[in-house]
Amino acid sequence: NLAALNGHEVRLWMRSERQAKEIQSTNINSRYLPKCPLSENIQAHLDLNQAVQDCDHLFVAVPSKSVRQVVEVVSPLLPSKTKLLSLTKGIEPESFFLMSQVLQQVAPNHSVAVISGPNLAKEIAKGTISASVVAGKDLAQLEEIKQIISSDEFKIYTNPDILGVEFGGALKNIYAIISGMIAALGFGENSRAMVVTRALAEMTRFAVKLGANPMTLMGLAGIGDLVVTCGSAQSRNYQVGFSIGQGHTVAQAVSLTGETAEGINTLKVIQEEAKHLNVPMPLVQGLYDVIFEGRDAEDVMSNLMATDRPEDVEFMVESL
Ligand SMILES: NC(=O)C1=CN([C@@H]2O[C@H](COP(=O)(O)OP(=O)(O)OC[C@H]3O[C@@H](n4cnc5c(N)ncnc54)[C@H](OP(=O)(O)O)[C@@H]3O)[C@@H](O)[C@H]2O)C=CC1
Ligand SMILES: O=C(CO)COP(=O)(O)O
Repeated sequence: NLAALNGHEVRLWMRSERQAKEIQSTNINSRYLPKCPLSENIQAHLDLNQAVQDCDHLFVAVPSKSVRQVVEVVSPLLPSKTKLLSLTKGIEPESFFLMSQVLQQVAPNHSVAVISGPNLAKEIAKGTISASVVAGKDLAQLEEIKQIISSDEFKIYTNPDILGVEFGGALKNIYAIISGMIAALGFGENSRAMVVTRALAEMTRFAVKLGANPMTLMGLAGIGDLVVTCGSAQSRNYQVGFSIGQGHTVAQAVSLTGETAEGINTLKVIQEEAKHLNVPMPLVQGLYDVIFEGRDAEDVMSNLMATDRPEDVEFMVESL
């Protein structure tokens, strides 16, 4: 919608004929963005071939579990000029690939970039001032993305560290579940602030182990997205955590949101990889024990208090 509002021709490929017809006739996507009139420059398409004909930029915005299957179908249909942008925040379990790595593997002859940050979709659709960070090797692509979606209400920053941007976007969903869960259990604002701070420490520790720059997690894709997702009931991951804190099962909690909550899948992948790499992540382990080992939700916080490292910060910048 940001691109369409900037005058670009946007084609939205959808599976649901009802949704496509609704957008074509009313410019409303009531299933996902109720009461948010969309630009008339958006055409909803059921036919993928039509949707990607002569396409300059392909924005991939499906849940991480569907990215590979969707891009495998669309890749052979793409013109050679098409550049790919991933909006998806997740990690592929089988390969431990980030979304940019899945896209690059499936569409090796196309430029790939990623976008992430504090981006609650409904607020962006309502024109609330927001910002995102884009990362990628093709600097011309990053500049084009800025031109396509920037506006007075939406600012794009750039960062060369794709790993840091993608790990920030994927991992923050785990901690949003914890934040919602402890809110339901009556923990206070101090506890939430502690979880957000220690979450940043764990995310950075893990991302650096995989080659990211620690300073990237101090940006929009790290602390920025942590703050909004851990602090907002608009977050689906926060909602899932809140429902779990109220005593619902994970399956009940996910169905109550009715939308994608990437954090459950990401939790499984990260808990396993952190153990394999020997990266201490007490919040991840605590939430894993609650969700997959049936431990009490309060154990997340007691696990943090008992096992977290003593240092407040670990990536001290040498005195400048
Ligand atoms: N929503 C937000 O605020 C933000 C979301 N993201 C990320 O965007 C990604 C997508 O999540 P989001 O859009 O929020 O999820 P939603 O659950 O809101 O919507 C998922 C969309 O993906 C479509 N979809 C799912 N599987 C397939 C498939 N196999 N083939 C084609 N279409 C498919 C769904 O179509 P259908 O309706 O037919 O099921 C639906 O349109 C996630 O990684 C999320 O973290 C990033 C920033 C903000
Ligand atoms: O990624 C998002 C905000 O940046 C959306 O968060 P949820 O997926 O938790 O709703």
